[in-house]
Amino acid sequence: MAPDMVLPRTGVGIDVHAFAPEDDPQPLWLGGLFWEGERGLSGHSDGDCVAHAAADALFSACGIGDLGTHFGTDRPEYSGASGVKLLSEAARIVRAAGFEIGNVAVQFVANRPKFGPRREESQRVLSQAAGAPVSVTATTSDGLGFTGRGEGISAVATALVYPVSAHEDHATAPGPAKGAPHA
Ligand SMILES: Nc1ccn([C@@H]2O[C@H](COP(=O)(O)O)[C@@H](O)[C@H]2O)c(=O)n1
Ligand SMILES: C[C@@]1(CO)OP(=O)(O)OP(=O)(O)OC[C@H]1O
Repeated sequence: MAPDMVLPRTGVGIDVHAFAPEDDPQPLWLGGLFWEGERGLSGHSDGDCVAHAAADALFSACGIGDLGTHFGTDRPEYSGASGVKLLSEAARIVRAAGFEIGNVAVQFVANRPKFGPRREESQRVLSQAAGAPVSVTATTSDGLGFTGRGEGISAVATALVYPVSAHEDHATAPGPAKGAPHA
């Protein structure tokens, strides 16, 4: 790789949460939204695996650890924390580490909730939290596995970040004059 080449960095994040037991029902928070009448997920936080996967992908892209590194379950301040709060905090940490966010893409696997009608709303809430475009898609697993049996929800995310200082150096550094001979 050329030493002065500035490359964006990609990251990946996966999160899985089980549905809360029937004797300890929880509200469902997913994709930054509250889902009235839907069975909720268990977790130390609100269990929003879409927001968690997005945050994990951001940390992964920067190479600064993962969700547990920054918001471990040993941290009482994150007990019951909303996914939106964790994602906005992750974006703040990413920027403090010298990166800007290109975009985040998340897909979750579940029979329910039916996501399509609220996709725009979810994307708006999560994009605002990240300060960058977050897209969300959904799929079922055709009845297979733990998501097919309705035991929980899984989400996978990718993120793209780029180092800000290096990017700005390139944007502002005087380049070779047009037509100048190559060294
Ligand atoms: N929880 C979900 C799951 C799926 N969708 C939408 O349905 C489409 C078809 O899903 P398949 O798993 O049968 O391929 C999928 O592409 C989503 O648009 C949804 O809205 N909510
Ligand atoms: C988010 C944290 C912290 O509250 O707890 P959970 O809600 O259990 O979520 P998980 O995806 O298991 O990630 C670990 C923790 O960082």
